[in-house]
Amino acid sequence: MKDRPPSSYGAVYVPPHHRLRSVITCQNYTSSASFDANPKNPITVAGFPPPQQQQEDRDRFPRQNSPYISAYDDAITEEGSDRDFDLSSHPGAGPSDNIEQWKRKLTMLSRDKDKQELISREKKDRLDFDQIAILASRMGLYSHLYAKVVVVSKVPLPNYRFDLDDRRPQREVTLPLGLLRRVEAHVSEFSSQKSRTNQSFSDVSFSRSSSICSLATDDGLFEAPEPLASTKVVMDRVHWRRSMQLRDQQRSWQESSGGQEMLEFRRSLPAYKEKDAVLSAISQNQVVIISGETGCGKTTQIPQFILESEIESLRGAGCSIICTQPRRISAMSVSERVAAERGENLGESVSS
Ligand SMILES: Nc1ncnc2c1ncn2[C@@H]1O[C@H](COP(=O)(O)OP(=O)(O)OP(=O)(O)O)[C@@H](O)[C@H]1O
Repeated sequence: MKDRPPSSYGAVYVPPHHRLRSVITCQNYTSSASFDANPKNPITVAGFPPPQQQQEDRDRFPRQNSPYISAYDDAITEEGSDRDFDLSSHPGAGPSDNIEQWKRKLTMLSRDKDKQELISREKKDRLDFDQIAILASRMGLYSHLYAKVVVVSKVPLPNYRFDLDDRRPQREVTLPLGLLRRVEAHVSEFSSQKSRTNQSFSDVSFSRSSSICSLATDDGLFEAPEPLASTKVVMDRVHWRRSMQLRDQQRSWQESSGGQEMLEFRRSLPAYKEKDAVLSAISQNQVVIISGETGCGKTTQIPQFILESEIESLRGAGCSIICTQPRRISAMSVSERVAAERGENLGESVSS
């Protein structure tokens, strides 16, 4: 498993483009008019100072010089990128001026703890990117050229920035209606099972026996107005039996020679060495992000760790795991592989 990249956003690593989206809130802090008035300032700065400092900065800098500009005000940055802010269109400006300007901007960025990165859409910067990259690296900063956009950041940059992609592809997954319904049904079944299993087993046994008793006797209690309770008892019993069955099946596979052989293979995967840490992180957090080398076992092992642990704790019947893959064929291959690793046919506890 790889180390988590450095982040100033707490324990969980959040990709920089997501962080940006969450920090940029002041849409109207500058206007395109202010940008037009300042052709020497084509660099946008992501990150905002505290409100009081923003006010001081507004007082200190005329609007056109405000250093705090939303990277997401695309109307401003794009409008101003090539036409308005190309330094070569201003008398006396040359490549060295441009680098000098970058030097100043990067120094400001390094010193300002409230800002994380600079974004420039200026065409000229793209041509000079190598120089900018060298300069940034000397200053201990990271840089990246995203198509038309130069970004210099205090944290490592990803290879792709969704927020800076003008030809942004459709990256959301659109599920067909039928599949969406099935997923919703699974989720709602899971939610109702979860709320039932929250009740302790001893409580369940007690209510079951007492309810069964009421149903079996003929003393008028039969008419007690609790029809839902009896349904619940039946459901709980089915649930419990299924959980027991899953545990027995799992144990018998794990004890078989095929199961032992498979376990030996699984133990050789890097993910297996992190099994306890992964399960503990999952039990203590709502969201866990795991990264690891290709083939280390993220896809096939982690869902199994969770399922095996739930089955062993007799919660197998209430455990639903959805594993997504970008392609139908890889989804089918993963499900077949996981079923095989569990000594099952597809369609038992694993389906695609
Ligand atoms: N269909 C398969 N048949 C045989 N072995 C497989 C199969 N699928 C996966 N494996 C084995 O399981 C290991 C873990 O695969 P898995 O897909 O879980 O890795 P991963 O970390 O998710 O990789 P990636 O990042 O590429 O998705 C692989 O290294 C491979 O040895």
